[in-house]
Order: sequence, then C-alpha cells, then structure tokens
Amino acid sequence: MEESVKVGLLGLGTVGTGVASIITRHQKELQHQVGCPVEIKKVLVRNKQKLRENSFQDALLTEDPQEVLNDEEIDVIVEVIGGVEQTKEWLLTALSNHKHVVTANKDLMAIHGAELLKTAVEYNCDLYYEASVAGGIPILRSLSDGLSADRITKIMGIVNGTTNYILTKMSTKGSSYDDVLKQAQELGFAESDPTADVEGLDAARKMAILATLGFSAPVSLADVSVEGISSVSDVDLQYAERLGYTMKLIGIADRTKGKIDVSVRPTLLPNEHPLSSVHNEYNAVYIHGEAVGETMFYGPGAGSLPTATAVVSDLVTVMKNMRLGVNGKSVLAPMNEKKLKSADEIDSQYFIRLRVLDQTGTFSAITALFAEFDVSFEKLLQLPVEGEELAEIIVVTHKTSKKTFDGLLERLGNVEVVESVESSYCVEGGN
Ligand SMILES: NC(=O)C1=CN([C@@H]2O[C@H](COP(=O)(O)OP(=O)(O)OC[C@H]3O[C@@H](n4cnc5c(N)ncnc54)[C@H](OP(=O)(O)O)[C@@H]3O)[C@@H](O)[C@H]2O)C=CC1
Ligand SMILES: N[C@@H](CC=O)C(=O)O
Ligand code: NA
Repeated sequence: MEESVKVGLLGLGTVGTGVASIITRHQKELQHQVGCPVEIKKVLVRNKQKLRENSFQDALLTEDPQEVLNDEEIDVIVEVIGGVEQTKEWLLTALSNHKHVVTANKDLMAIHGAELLKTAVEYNCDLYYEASVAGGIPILRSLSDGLSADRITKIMGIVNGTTNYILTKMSTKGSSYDDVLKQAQELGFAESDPTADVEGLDAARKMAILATLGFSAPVSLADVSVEGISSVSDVDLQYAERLGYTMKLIGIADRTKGKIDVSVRPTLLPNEHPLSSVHNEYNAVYIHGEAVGETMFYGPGAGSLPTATAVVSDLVTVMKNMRLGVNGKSVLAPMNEKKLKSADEIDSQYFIRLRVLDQTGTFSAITALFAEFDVSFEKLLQLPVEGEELAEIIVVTHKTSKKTFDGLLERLGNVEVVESVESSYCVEGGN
C-alpha cells in the first residue's frame, strides 16, 4: 500500500473533533478517492489535560505549535483553531515549510486571505478554505468551478447559522433573544465570543470572501457595511409577520455596471421568497449570473460534522493535487479593480416604524415629507399605542436610494409630531 498522507490538525474543538471523526469513519471512502490512507499525525490543542467527549489518542496531542508546524513528515496542516494574527503566523510558517493548508477560518481569510494565498503560490502549496463560508455548503467550489464560465452579478445569502437560529426561534416560538443565543452556543454554532455572530461581523467576513471570489475583485472586510441583529425587537418581528415578511440577517453583494456594494443587515423578505424558508442554523446562498440566471445553494452552515465535511473535502482536493503534481496551481489573483457604489447608487425598499402623536395633522405632516423626498408608500399601517396618546405608523416604501432614505430618516426624526423613529430595515426580494 502507498504511504499515508499525514495531517497536522490545529485545534480539536467543535470542528476539529468532526474532522478527526470523518477521517476515522470515512477512511475507506477517502482511500478510494486518493489512493492511500490519510493519517492524523499530531494535534495542537490549548490544554492537553482537558476532558474530551470523544477521547482522541492522547499521544497525538501537543500544546507546542512548532511540534506540528516543523514536523517534516506532515504534508497538510488543517487549521481549525480560529484566531487571526497568531494563526496567520503559524500558517505562514507551515507554507514556508512546504505544507499545504486547509482552514475553516473566515476571520483570517477575510483579513489576510490575499497574503496567505500569495504565499501559498510562492511555495507551490495549496490553500483551501471551503468551510470558512456557509459551513457544509460547497459554495466556494461552486463559484470557482461550477459557475466559473459566468459573470456573477449578485450574491445574496444567509451565511450565519447562529443569527438565523436566533431569528427563527424568536419568530416561530416567541423565545427570548438571550435564551436562544445560549442554545446556539451549546449546540456549537456560535463563535466562542458570539459578538461577531450577532453583530453581523461573521457574516460580513463571509460576504467579503464570497464577493472577492464571485466578482474577482479584492473586496475586503472594511468594504462591507454591517449591522447585526442585537437591536431587532419582538415588536418588529410581529409587524413583519403581520405584513407578510420574514426577518433574516442577509448578506448582499451586488455588482452593477462594474460597481460593487456589499452589506450585511437584518432585512425583511416576502414570506414567499426562497430565503424566507431557510430556518434554524441552515444557510443558503442565492447567486445570479448573467448567463446562468438564478441558482441557490442550501445546507448546514455550522456545526461539527457539516463543517468538517467541507474541511475534509478540501483535504481530499489537496491529496488529489498531490497525486497529479499540481499543488499551488489553482489560485487566481483577482482580475478586476474594486470600484464601490456610492450611496445614491444603492437601491432598496425600506420598512420604517414611527411613534407619532395620535392627533389631526400627523399623517399629512408625514406624507408631505415623504413626498418632498419623492419616496412613495407600498404598504402602510397605523395602530394606536395602548394607554398613551400615541400611535405607531409602519411604512414600507417603494425602491429608493440609500442616500435619499438616509436623508428622509434624518428629517423624520425632527418632525414635531414624530415622537421617535423606532426602527428601519431594508426590504429585499420584492418586485
Ligand atoms: N463551529 C462551527 O460551526 C464553525 C466554525 N468555523 C471556524 O472553525 C474554527 C474552529 O471553530 P470551533 O471548532 O467552533 O472552535 P472551538 O473553540 O470549539 O475549538 C478550538 C480548538 O482550538 C484549540 N485552541 C484554541 N486556541 C488555541 C491556542 N492558542 N493554542 C492551541 N490550541 C488552541 C482549542 O484547544 P482546547 O481543546 O484545548 O481548548 C480547541 O481544541 C474557527 O475559525 C471557526 O470560526 C467555521 C465554520 C463553522
Ligand atoms: N458562528 C458561525 C459558525 C460558522 O461559520 C455561524 O453561526 O454561522
Ligand atoms: Na462552504
């Protein structure tokens, strides 16, 4: 039998445990595809003494990164530790030691992806990162292989499992935000610090990676406008439902006439939109290409085994490349210059909830301001606020530019009859 391919595993947490499990349990299938056994040679952890649910051969564990990175027998480093700067240094060391790298780390790839990919090419090494976006959905492969002949114009997705889980449970079960977040952490979807999940940063990192690949332009995290779900209230979810919408944290990367806009924000989608029926920790990515039209990819975006499937599939690709002698040949530098849209080039419909004085003239003051900004209503709802001389007005606008809407919102806050602008969201996926 051919000599085994040896893997150095960095991390044995939620994803690392899944990787070890798949390599062990699917050994026969892996061998069939790559023609030799796959063996985990060393595993870097923070604490060797930690009690592990799925006990792993203790002899393989180490707390010293150099023991893994400088082991001459190791062919491939699988990084499922997380973190950015320290991890980047470790992966640069691995590449300079001629080891291929597979990573699930979107934080790292969204910030230092270009440098790491360039280094990989320099050393004739592979660097794959399928698990970093939408966990088990083979979305990076779909962009770089399956849709490579097309020109992508729009990528729209639910790419964070934790927030989708939270919004689903809050909408369907009326659960509290804090309780559901705790559940998402226990189930292993949330990051160790879930701030990045709930504040939209995790999704923004994934959207930067998707936009870079989809538009072949160097889109960085700083180019993505981000808003999370921590201020989404039960009241907004109830109004959304009443008006026939579902609230989702949506990432949108859009390219029109060569100009790009990438954003992540809580968004209302019509209930019949395909992304509205993506529930719990599931992810989905909708892609529009000039030639192919609409495609949609659906699957588990987080969790141990789904994410590990993407990691081990990347490992299989590396091993196939090793057999063919083509490692380090698949990375393409972006071909397009990055040109970002300005606020008057970004269009959307909007939902606004206002608290207003419940008196004559309120409505005309508000409609006059909308008319001044040339923003028209698609839907309108007015309800009294119990026990107070106030009413709530909910408006869904027709499409307008971000610049116009921001201007309108600012002026609305200063109208005398408006007590407060309670919330506003983009509405996408309408006609
Ligand atoms: N969880 C998920 O569903 C998904 C996660 N990812 C990404 O995968 C990566 C791993 O995530 P996950 O498995 O959830 O993370 P965990 O926190 O569950 O596991 C991290 C592992 O790395 C080890 N580790 C962390 N820091 C160090 C260090 N400084 N030195 C040595 N070992 C260290 C830990 O050791 P010890 O066991 O001793 O504590 C642990 O085994 C992250 O980049 C994450 O964003 C991507 C997609 C989905
Ligand atoms: N915390 C992330 C894990 C996968 O990337 C999520 O919730 O999607
Ligand atoms: Na993926």
